[in-house]
Amino acid sequence: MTTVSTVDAADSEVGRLRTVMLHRPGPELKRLTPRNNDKLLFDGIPWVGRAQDEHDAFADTLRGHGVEVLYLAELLAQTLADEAARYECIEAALADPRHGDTLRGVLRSHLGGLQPDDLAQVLMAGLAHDELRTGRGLAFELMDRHDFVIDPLPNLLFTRDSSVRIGDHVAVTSLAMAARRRETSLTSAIYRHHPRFAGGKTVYGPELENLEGGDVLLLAPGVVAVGTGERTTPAGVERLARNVLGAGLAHTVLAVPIAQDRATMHLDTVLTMVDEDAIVMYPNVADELTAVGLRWSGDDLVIDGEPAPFVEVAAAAMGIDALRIVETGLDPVTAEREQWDDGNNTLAIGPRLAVAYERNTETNARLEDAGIEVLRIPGSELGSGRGGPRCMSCPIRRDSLAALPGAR
Ligand SMILES: NC(=[NH2+])NCCC[C@H](N)C(=O)O
Repeated sequence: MTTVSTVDAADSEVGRLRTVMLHRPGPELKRLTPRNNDKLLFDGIPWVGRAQDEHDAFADTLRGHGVEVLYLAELLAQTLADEAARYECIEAALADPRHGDTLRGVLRSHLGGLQPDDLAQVLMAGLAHDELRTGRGLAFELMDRHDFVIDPLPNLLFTRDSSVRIGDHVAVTSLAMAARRRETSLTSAIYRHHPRFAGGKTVYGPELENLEGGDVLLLAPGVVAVGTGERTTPAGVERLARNVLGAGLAHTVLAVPIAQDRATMHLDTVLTMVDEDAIVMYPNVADELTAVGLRWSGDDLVIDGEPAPFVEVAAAAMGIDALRIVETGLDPVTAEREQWDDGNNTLAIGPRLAVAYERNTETNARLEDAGIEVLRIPGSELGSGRGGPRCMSCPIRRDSLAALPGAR
């Protein structure tokens, strides 16, 4: 049973999606060059106009199913009307050891003079060396002309990673890769200063141990799985578990070790939920994936048992007999290709209703065989950042799956 939500909250991956935050790819993607794309975590140089068209198709698909789409860029520009938010975001951009005092001073007055819309653009797209007409100082003079005085944030596209809703709280995460770290200064400012969110409850902050939203899966009301690998550290899982369990937002947090590999950078690259009791999962890791439960006892965190196969630990915590599994691809080679192209990275917008990249034909066919309706979107250009519909979306409000509080 689901309950229509009237507050910003989410207690599952599949409750009817009501509001989502997306980021339409913008000028920050035009900063990608063959010199910097690896450092900026893109596999190629996307055709930006086409990426925008693909993203618009994604947003239209969501709106067509009654989902309210909020855009990060608009929220940010509105947030930057607030003095405190401006100060925080500007100082975060200036906390770059490459600058030195002279350049930092120049930048502070340059950014301080910009209107909210323009400031938002610079904070997202960065500032190229030759765009800073007033630039001076040794650091500025000796900087490579191809370099950015303020680095662009092309991975803002993946709104999943920089914040995540857990119950009626929001976790602003602590991103692991240098190229992404500044993103959370923007999401943090939005949640704290935008009138739509101000006063909301938070359960994690960017100053804490590394944690990325792509690793966090709300398996069921009260059960949160957290991957730990290339991005989220074990200490990050422990901290989130402590905060989430301590605040009574869940009864169990599952720590799920994943390979420290680009192909499996987040838990949502190997599995996502498509129904209350079903996941789409990459079979080449299925056999090895384990989980260990964390619970709250008295006033402390306890490890509940030994690591055991993920699907078993998850089903037990969720209070169901078994998790139904739809496998990526058809054979190991197809599976590897479709996993890489984010075939697993579906966004459920309701039970048995998921958005997926059209290119993953075999995985999508399997999902349909399993009774999941697949809403296909193009992703030829969007995919070059290595993220699918789930990575590109941050649910703000979903209908609750819990019939009653503590039902499971
Ligand atoms: N939740 C996800 N799987 N996000 C994908 C993020 C991709 C991005 N280029 C990165 O490396 O960080």
